[in-house]
Formats: sequence, C-alpha cells, structure tokens
Amino acid sequence: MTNPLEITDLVYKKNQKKIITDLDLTLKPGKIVALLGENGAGKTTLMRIISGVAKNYRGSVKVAGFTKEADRKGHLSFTDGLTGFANSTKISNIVKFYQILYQDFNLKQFEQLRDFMNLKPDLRLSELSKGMKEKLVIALTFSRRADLYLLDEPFSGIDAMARKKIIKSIILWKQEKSTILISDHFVNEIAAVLDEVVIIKNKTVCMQKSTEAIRADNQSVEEFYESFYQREEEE
Ligand SMILES: Nc1ncnc2c1ncn2[C@@H]1O[C@H](COP(=O)(O)OP(=O)(O)OP(=O)(O)O)[C@@H](O)[C@H]1O
Repeated sequence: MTNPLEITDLVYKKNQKKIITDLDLTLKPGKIVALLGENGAGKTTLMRIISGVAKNYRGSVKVAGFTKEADRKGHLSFTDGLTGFANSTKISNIVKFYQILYQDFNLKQFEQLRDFMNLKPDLRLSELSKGMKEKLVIALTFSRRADLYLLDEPFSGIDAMARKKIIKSIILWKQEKSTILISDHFVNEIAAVLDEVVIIKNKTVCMQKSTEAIRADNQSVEEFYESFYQREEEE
C-alpha cells in the first residue's frame, strides 16, 4: 500500500535563511503521529510545505504517491487558519465553499462534527472565540476523505474538557487507513491516541519512534519527550 507521506532531502529557505534542511520523513498508513518540537522548530513550516501552501523548497514531497501540488492537495486535508474568509462570513457559507472546492467533502459528516463541537451554523467568524475557531477547523478538516490529515496545534484555545472529548473521538473521524499528523505542545494529552512521535530539532527530523517502542522502554510518551531534551542538553 502507498505511504500517505514520503519526504526526502527536503530543504526550505525563507529570506536566505535555512528553516528546514536535509529532512526525511515517511509516514505509514493508518497512523496517528505527533509532530513535536520547540517554538520555531519548523512544525508549521513543514505542514505548509506538505500541503502545498509553502512553495520553492528543494527535495521530494509525496502525498499518497503524488508529487504534483494539485494531486497532493486532493489527497490531504489541511485547514490553513481560515484566513481567506472575511470576518463576516457565516459558518454555513464557509461550508458551501468547501463543498464546491472539495469533491470529497462530506456534508453529513460535517454536520455531525459541527454538532459535536456545539457550533451553530449561523455564527459568523467574527463571533467565534479562538477555541470555537479551532473547533471549526477540526470539523472542516475531518469532513473530507483524505489519506493524510494535517492538524497544526489544533487545541491551543480549546478548554480542557472539550479537548479531552475531541482527542478521544479523533480515531472515529478518520478512515482506518488514513494517517493524521498532529503538532502539539501538550504531548501528554494526546499520548493515548498516538502511534508514533516525530521530533524536529536543528531544522530536521531527529527522532521518529513508535509509542509502542517508547512504552516497551517503560516510559510514557511525555517522559520520553522530556528525557530527549535533557539528553540533548547534556551532550
Ligand atoms: N514569515 C517568515 N519569515 C521568515 N522566517 C519565518 C517566517 N515564518 C517562520 N519563520 C521562521 O521559521 C522557523 C520555523 O517556524 P515555524 O513557525 O515553522 O515553527 P513551529 O515549530 O511551528 O513553532 P511554534 O511551535 O512556535 O508554532 C522559525 O525559526 C521562524 O523564525
């Protein structure tokens, strides 16, 4: 089966400054993977490159076996901050736009997710709090059928109770074979649903490990992440 993501020799510069260098990353089907790293490590940049929002990189980025940007976009689901919509746009109109733009957008699934998130369709973007916007982004992202879902710090504004509920349900919202790459700073909260951890440091992927292997070493995912940084500091 084709891997949802295969990146080789990725290099990305912005204003002459190297942001990502010599990065390789392969994700297998059906996995939930955390993308971890300190502020400024390059997590958002990597997601923007994979999704085709950031261009002019060197190296190969394949999504479900496809390298061309348009093909990649058809096989992955990523909601880039809703920045293209005016503040007065209603949720219902954003959904209409998604239905036109993406053939794989499933309205029924969206309505279920929207209700799960307690979002009223008549609300305008200007009426949404940070957490409500994040809930909308999650609902839109998971309303598409995709091989790869990208979630960039999806929960930073969502209250703890709702966050727990959403994390528990994530597994139900994806098809068995699709893969989720999710960046977050609170690894302990998502640890229970994770299959793998990928750490970005020094502008590249410096660690990829399954949570099964981490737990076999009698460590929690959080302990593993913390000890990784302690080890690096000692060296
Ligand atoms: N518009 C920009 N112009 C120049 N450099 C940028 C720009 N956006 C980001 N960078 C640089 O790219 C690097 C990676 O940033 P990025 O936002 O991808 O990190 P991140 O891991 O997502 O961080 P955080 O956890 O804080 O969200 C940083 O060093 C940052 O200074």
